[in-house]
Amino acid sequence: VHLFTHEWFAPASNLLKKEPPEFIASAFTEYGKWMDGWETRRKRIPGHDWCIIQLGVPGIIHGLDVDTSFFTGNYSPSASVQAACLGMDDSLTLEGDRTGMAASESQFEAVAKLHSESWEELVPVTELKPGYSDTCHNYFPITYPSRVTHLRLNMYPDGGIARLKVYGVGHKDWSALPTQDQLDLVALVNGGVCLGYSDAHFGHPRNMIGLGRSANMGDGWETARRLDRPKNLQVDGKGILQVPGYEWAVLRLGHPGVISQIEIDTNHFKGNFPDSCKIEVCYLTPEEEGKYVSGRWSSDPGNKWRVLLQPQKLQAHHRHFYSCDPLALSGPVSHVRLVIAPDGGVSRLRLWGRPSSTRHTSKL
Ligand SMILES: NC(=O)NC(NC(N)=O)C(=O)[O-]
Repeated sequence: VHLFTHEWFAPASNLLKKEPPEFIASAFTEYGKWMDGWETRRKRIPGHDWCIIQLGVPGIIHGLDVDTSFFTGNYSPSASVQAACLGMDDSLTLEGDRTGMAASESQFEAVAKLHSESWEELVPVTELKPGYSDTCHNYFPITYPSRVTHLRLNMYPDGGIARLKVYGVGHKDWSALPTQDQLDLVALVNGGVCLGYSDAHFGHPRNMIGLGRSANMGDGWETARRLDRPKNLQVDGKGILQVPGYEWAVLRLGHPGVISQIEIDTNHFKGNFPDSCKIEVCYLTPEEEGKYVSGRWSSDPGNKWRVLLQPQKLQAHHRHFYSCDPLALSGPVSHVRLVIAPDGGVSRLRLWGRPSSTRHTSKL
């Protein structure tokens, strides 16, 4: 969501598009050359251009990519990025217009109240590289410990930027949650993160914890076909394929808790859904997690994993719901491992439960 901007040739909302930037040589608009990014006019008045972006998922930022793709004679020569953590009351839905003026006085006043010019600086004023294929990514590692809800992207003095990518881990304000509430403990918005996986050939497992239902097959976890599939397939008494190989993804919950409901959604995976799945869980301290991460999750030194969901036969393009017996496992869990056999795609994994009173933090 972009909240306030000066724009002319191309709107700031393009900064947030998921698709890679495009260049269409023949495309022109009434304002000038069509560009797939945010592009302001050549400034002839004092100041510089900036916009405010509300993060889709508030969280801890670990890196930024200011992508100038295709902006060559018109890229922004320098940029800086500032950050803030705003409460709900500060939410805005403002848009600028192409003349570089906010649409109304009240919008100007609302933006002025944010005092965004003095927000914390994540990236100081830095020269950018132009948008040729070998120079377009301007990456910035970020070390900033606080939760961020909004960014201010400044261009000096004007020009174009194709995309702003913000990398990090979702962070929920757990203090604001009524203790009895059930929520999806692994959701990206609640701080869930994918820590390891066996294969992500067509789609990364982190997609499974994204917002809402998946848009298409690309918005899910999809592995390659395993090459060790038997030449002639056999099933057991429950109709589950007997295969030697499987694929797995490990995720850390946003908060340790007791899981009571599971959803596995194979939305869009019709000829390539997994035959079966199971879920294992464990409780790991940050130190224990560190050992697993460095071992690439390939061994289980502490014999920690316990089965939360026994192997289940899956269906194509279907939401599968399972209830768990919270008493079957003693105590809260912090990590889950989704195992699919032999391979295939899962669009969403939802794990509803109640956060426990213990909280662990990790550097990842
Ligand atoms: N050819 C251009 O891209 N010109 C201008 N930009 C657009 N988008 O028309 C400019 O000079 O800033």
